[in-house]
Amino acid sequence: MAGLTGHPVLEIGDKFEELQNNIINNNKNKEVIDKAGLVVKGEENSNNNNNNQGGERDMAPPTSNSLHRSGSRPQLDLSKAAIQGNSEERDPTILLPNQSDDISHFALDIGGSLIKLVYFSRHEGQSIDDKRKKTVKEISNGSRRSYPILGGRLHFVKFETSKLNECLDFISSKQLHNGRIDSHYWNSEAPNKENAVIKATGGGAYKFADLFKERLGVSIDKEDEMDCLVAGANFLLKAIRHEAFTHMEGHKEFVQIDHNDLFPYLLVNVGSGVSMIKVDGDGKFQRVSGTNVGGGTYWGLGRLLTKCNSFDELLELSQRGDNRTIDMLVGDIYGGMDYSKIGLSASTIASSFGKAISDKKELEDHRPEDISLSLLRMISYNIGQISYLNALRFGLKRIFFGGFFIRGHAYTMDTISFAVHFWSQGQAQAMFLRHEGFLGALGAFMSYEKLGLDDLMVHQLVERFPMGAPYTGGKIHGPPLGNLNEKISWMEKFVLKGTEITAPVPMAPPGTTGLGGFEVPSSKGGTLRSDASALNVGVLHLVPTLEVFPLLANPKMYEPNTIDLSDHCELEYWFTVLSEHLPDLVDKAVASEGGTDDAKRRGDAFARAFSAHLARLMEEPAAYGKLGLANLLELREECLREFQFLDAYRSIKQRENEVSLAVLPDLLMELDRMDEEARLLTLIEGVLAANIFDWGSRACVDLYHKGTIIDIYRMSRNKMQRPWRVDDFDLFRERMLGSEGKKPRPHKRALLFVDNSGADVVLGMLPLARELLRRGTEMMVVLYKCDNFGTLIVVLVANSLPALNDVTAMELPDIVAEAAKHCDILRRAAEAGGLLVDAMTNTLDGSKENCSSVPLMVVENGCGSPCIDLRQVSSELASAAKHADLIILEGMGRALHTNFNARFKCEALKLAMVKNQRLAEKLIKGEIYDCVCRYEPAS
Ligand SMILES: CC(C)(COP(=O)(O)O)[C@@H](O)C(=O)NCCC(=O)O
Ligand SMILES: [Mn+2]
Repeated sequence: MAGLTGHPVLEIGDKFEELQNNIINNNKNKEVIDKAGLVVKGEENSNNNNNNQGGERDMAPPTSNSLHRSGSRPQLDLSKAAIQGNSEERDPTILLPNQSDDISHFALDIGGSLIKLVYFSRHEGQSIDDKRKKTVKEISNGSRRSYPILGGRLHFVKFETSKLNECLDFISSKQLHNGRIDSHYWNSEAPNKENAVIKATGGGAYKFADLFKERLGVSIDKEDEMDCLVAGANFLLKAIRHEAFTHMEGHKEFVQIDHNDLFPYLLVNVGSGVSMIKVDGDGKFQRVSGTNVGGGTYWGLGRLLTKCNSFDELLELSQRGDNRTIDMLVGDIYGGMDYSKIGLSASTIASSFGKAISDKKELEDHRPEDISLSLLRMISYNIGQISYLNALRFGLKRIFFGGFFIRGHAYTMDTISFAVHFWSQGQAQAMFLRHEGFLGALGAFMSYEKLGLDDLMVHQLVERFPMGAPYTGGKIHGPPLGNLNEKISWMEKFVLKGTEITAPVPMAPPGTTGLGGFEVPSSKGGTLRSDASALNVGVLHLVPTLEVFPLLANPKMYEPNTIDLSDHCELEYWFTVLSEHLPDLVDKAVASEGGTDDAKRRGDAFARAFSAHLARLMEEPAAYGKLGLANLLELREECLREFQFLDAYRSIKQRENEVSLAVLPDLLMELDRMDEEARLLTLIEGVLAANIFDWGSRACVDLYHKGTIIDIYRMSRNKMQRPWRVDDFDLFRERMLGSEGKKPRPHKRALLFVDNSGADVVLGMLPLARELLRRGTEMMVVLYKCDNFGTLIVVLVANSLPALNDVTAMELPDIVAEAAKHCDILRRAAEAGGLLVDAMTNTLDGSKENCSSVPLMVVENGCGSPCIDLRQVSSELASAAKHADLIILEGMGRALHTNFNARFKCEALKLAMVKNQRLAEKLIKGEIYDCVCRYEPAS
């Protein structure tokens, strides 16, 4: 095709277009001969309108390309999950997925009103069995760590103590008490049922011991409550990144706890009564105070005064309350004025329930709502004040509040925070815990010896929020369901509940309470979420193989997300983008599974589940911990996997790979005709231009639906005129090629984080890798004679699991092998890197000699998302990174949404095309399709 841009490389566009059209227009498996005589297999597409969806729907689900679970992020087995009883009930009993794990372990905290259960299910790690095995070994010089087998999941479930039988049924149906116990992993008391011992704390551990023996045949090993509370709190504060948060005037903010600077602190556990514990270290603590005015007081007095039937009902009443009708405020005493001399505003409560004395009203004359709110504030404030006084007594700045009284309830937390802040004059801080109710149960769990939990690090835990596991909706417990089908029908029913669950959470508008004052709750929704006491916690995946990327300049300060979704406008925008993208994604997902009725139902269930998550997060962005765009994008992928869509873009990726591989030889030939300088520029342009092939961008998907690939490619290449919006190319070129005749020091090891399948990797990143290989090999030949130059390696880093159309580490070796058929540099490098174990069949010259070459390797990153959080990468990648001196991050997800602001110990090149107008404006003050080429020397 003439006149694409006049740039020679763009001639490949002709071939691209021709191949694409041929493939689209030809019948299934019809062979297409391209200009160069290469044979490309076409895919079926019965409709010729360039819309490939119809064709995909007809395809049978592929069997060979199943999900690669390399062990970095274990997946849930969702084969068993259920709704129990009548799903039309207000709070249906929802059953946890039953997973066929071979080891279970659990512990209980049996309190006066609630039973908290923590259980562990081990996930069978799957070994890496692919062409990269050899690569991995070589990179790590045979010194891979051998990890204790601890990978698995930690679940959090609660039951009402009055419904102990439900708890026993749950344990029995999940066979938790019969879990196979392997002394190699768990130094448990007894491997057989007769002598089985379970750890429990709380008064119920004594009260119900006989019942456990009778019903489950297990003995209860009673653990001290304070020991457990402290052990649980210490574990959470050390191991969970977004565990602690402040809550002031309706605003929640997560606090980064420095593990080395955690102690001492005051732990306030608010259950029926209140304990205040000074914690000085692991197992080092002292109960310094407490108060008998706690959760039991609120519930007991509240029940008497309002006739409420449950704690949650009482809490819900408070949402609609106005305490000014019953509390005596400073303004009531001072004729509406502040008492500013001592810092009290008119709206400060001078005396809780004070107005009840002077008014001639009887109990019936007061609204139960007002009574509930007044009571809640009185008790919360009192707890906050006594806690602060104790913190002052011992010189403690940090106070963590736990216990199920708090229940994530905004007013309770605001009141406690206000008291601490007010009395300490801002010197002390009240902090709350996401797993507030599970401290005791977790502590009991940790008392199993040699569990290894206390050694876990933040980066080894990944929190997931599957539907059907302890999600925020309703109560989740009971015997397991039979299969995924039942889970889907549960989802279909759950959606009815889901709309209730996602009803607005009333919160005080920020900044209205003033000094000492409390405004009336803005009770727009009128009701508390039906799951007010439910869990805002997910399943904790324990993944011992995850590591912090060793090249981060400052791991403690590292924040992966560029976009902070705590800004509501921003959240709303991305919420809309993701919602609008959903129908297209469901289409692709369903088509990828053959378009069967089963796939359609799963697609529907996926859409409902993901929408419910989005709606939940819209109301309370911090519900699942600190929320960034990367988390939303990952949640979508997790949700797809939950409904067993293992690779929604599988066939699209395959087709684009084939087309791109067919034109690769011509591209390489053109590149080889250029001088070094022109070639480097063309290569970087190539990466940027080909990054347009992104099925996650709405703008790009629209382009795909409207035009041919060549149209897109042409537009993309036309955008390549420099200067790019962020353009450090000259710096990079100087670093690579030197200046004024001076040859630069070659890089020893380059890590290339690749992004999309098809043109992006084949025509963009692979040629760039090839250039590094070529330069490395040339250097090797020169340096070998005179110097000990160290190792030169080029590593392609790709996703462990599919995400959109991103290429995975499993797919890359075949792509490289295919490319290597037409390129000696790639062939030798791939052979040297162990990528061509059996994939090579035909080489250009037929020779098989393994001449000296810089090796090309493939490493998985440990992620299944379009973005990358470098605090949690595979051990393989961490190991490969150790001697790297250049990293190249490619794509919007990896280089812009995340890591745009990240600094590295080595040189970094960030390359991406911005395929979203808003992001372009915000991040680089540019336009959609602008490009970023950011080069940063080592920090
Ligand atoms: C999901 C993505 C980050 C993938 O981009 P990539 O990393 O492949 O360059 C990107 O497509 C994206 O941000 N999409 C959502 C925004 C939109 O549709 O405009
Ligand atoms: Mn991508």
